[in-house]
Amino acid sequence: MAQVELKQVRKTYPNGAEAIFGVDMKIDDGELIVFVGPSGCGKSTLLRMVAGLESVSSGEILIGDRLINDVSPSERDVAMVFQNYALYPHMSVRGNMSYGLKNRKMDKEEIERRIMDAATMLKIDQYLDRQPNQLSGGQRQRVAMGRAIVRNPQVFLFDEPLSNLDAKLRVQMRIEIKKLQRRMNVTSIYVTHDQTEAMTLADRLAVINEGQVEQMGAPMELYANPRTLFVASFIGAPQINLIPVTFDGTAIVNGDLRITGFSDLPTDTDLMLGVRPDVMTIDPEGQVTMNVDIVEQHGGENLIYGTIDGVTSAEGEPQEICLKGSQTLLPKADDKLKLRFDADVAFVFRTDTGERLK
Ligand SMILES: Nc1ncnc2c1ncn2[C@@H]1O[C@H](COP(=O)(O)OP(=O)(O)OP(=O)(O)O)[C@@H](O)[C@H]1O
Repeated sequence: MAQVELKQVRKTYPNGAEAIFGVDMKIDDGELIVFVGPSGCGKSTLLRMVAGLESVSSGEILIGDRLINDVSPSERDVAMVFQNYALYPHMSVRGNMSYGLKNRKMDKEEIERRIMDAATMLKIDQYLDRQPNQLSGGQRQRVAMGRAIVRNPQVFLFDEPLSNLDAKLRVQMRIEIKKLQRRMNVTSIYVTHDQTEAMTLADRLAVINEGQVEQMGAPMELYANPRTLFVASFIGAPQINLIPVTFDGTAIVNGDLRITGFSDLPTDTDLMLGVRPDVMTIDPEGQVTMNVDIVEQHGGENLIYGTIDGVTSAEGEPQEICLKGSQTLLPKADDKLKLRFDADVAFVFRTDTGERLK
């Protein structure tokens, strides 16, 4: 086990493309960190630099006390699980799991012991003599994890390992990865663009935006206390409602919407109000009227989608809004709901910089 540290890590690809701009990060021993961010933000590049599959342009990466910038991937004591499983198709499951260990000239009995331990843990012990093409996607992913586990590495690296699985299996495997990681207590970095996967798996999340860490923290900390508009809109499903507003000195306004209770906001710049779908209140005395379009019933809760009369979105259209309520909140299309927005549950961001002001 070991901690992983990144110090001012930068990456410029040979074609001149700059992908990572000075990342600093400390990952504790046994911690599961998830890199999350939109496509192209640099999360795979960062992971591949830790794995040794990409060179580091400048800065330092340490595993424990050891600087690994120039250490070959096989000497780093990390094991990576890929999205496409990367299994050897012509080898059995046992062959796939033992390959790396045999290369290290490990004792046969020790190899077999490790394979049986990992296979039992992953419930693939009955498939050890099958070829990968005789397995389902979920089983192949377990073999890929088994291959990583038998190496007994200091660090696990996961690159979108569940992307090729169907929705139900993804949830199941996500829970298993979390359990396994807890049980083995191996420092892990997990890359995904799926915010639900990120929220549910991570001890801490690193939200990455354009090659930089925008914010790092426990999932609920980022949800409740985002530092920027980017983090607020990336974390949380359904997405936070964002309404363009200005501050007139006493209230935040957009058409019929007028919320008091804010102070110290700038009056000379565009602002963005952020309200999570679960914190708006239906109230006959509410400030604005929502026209209901669609109600999605998710079982335990309902999501109500619609627009707000007299409030204009950034695109100049009626402002769209999503409201999360209990399963008993069941309006019909074209119903009208009065909504109340409270200052104490809303975020306010500068539109130009994305900085959170409230
Ligand atoms: N081999 C390469 N050569 C040049 N540019 C690259 C190379 N690989 C990635 N990039 C660029 O670096 C940036 C970061 O890419 P990266 O693959 O790390 O993003 P990502 O966040 O993992 O995206 P995704 O979720 O789509 O995989 C992108 O702009 C990408 O085009």
